[in-house]
Amino acid sequence: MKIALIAHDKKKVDMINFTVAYTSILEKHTLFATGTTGLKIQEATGLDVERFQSGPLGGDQQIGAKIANNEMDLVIFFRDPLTAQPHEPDITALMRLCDVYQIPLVTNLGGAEVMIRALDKGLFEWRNV
Ligand SMILES: O=C(CO)COP(=O)(O)O
Repeated sequence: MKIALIAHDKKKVDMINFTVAYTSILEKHTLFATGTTGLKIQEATGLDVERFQSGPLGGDQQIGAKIANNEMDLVIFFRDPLTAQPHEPDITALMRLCDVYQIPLVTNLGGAEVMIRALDKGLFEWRNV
């Protein structure tokens, strides 16, 4: 599956801990990330991650384009709900495209814990239908 990993600055530690804990599952998939998130994941886990621009510089929109082209199966996006983001419209647009194209989206660690287990159990096979 093609998975996008994104984390706002105050959620990057969560993302690193998550990807370290689940490296053995994530390494079986094709990973994408916004710029800084991807770099930190690569440094912490050694996972192969295709990196886009940093979020404020268009990274969310690049991932949105992948969704619009049916080239993304899951978005794990650890959002910071307590800090205003300069690129809020891009974030909203990315989440909107997930809804337009029925792409599973989780926006916090609790959702990601469930989703990664579902992924490992093969519950994403419907995406191949
Ligand atoms: O801002 C982001 C998502 O909206 C994340 O961007 P970075 O991974 O480059 O920090």
